[in-house]
Amino acid sequence: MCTLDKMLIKGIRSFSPDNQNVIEFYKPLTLIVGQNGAGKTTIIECLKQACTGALPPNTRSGQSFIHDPKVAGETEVKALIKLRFRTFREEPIVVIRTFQLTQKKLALQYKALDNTLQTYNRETGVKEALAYRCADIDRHIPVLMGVSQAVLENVIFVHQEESNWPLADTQTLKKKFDEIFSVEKYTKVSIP
Ligand SMILES: Nc1ncnc2c1ncn2[C@@H]1O[C@H](COP(=O)(O)OP(=O)(O)OP(=O)(O)O)[C@@H](O)[C@H]1O
Repeated sequence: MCTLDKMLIKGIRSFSPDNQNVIEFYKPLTLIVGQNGAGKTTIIECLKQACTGALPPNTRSGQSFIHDPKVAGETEVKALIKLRFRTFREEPIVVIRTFQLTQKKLALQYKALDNTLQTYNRETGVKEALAYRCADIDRHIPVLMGVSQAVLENVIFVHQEESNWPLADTQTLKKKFDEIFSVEKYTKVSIP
């Protein structure tokens, strides 16, 4: 089974860009408890972002996901999410995602910078790093976790604002179930 080890958050929502905020995940269960606005949702949003590359809903294309430069008293905020998890084979994997939010004259400018995946070569035991340009990390991580992207997005890390999808109209419901059960794989099968 895939397990989460720990995550570092810098410069996301209320998490300051100046501190190293590290959350350690315990086995078999970690409960996240805190007052309203403490950052519980942000932790789940960061887990989802690190694993799938998806931004939370209503973030104005990422702008409100990054710590507001005005709150930091800066013109630019650099943000980082670093997640360490273990694959179902117990191999440690590190995902690093970096972002930047700049206050321009008239508007804020959001940029996703680097995406890096550190893996271990099972044969040599040497650390290997894959950069975003070399591999589609968003497709690679669900494979390493042994779970599909649709299950990560709609079930495991479903955002509280989107968690009502099981009560949606039949068309939306069918689309979600098709994604979750990878129906396309079966409808596209051709018999030789
Ligand atoms: N872009 C931003 N810059 C700085 N702070 C932000 C930004 N976006 C949100 N925040 C702050 O981050 C916090 C959001 O925290 P979050 O929603 O994760 O808390 P929560 O513990 O899940 O709260 P609740 O229990 O109400 O759901 C709020 O205090 C909000 O003011």
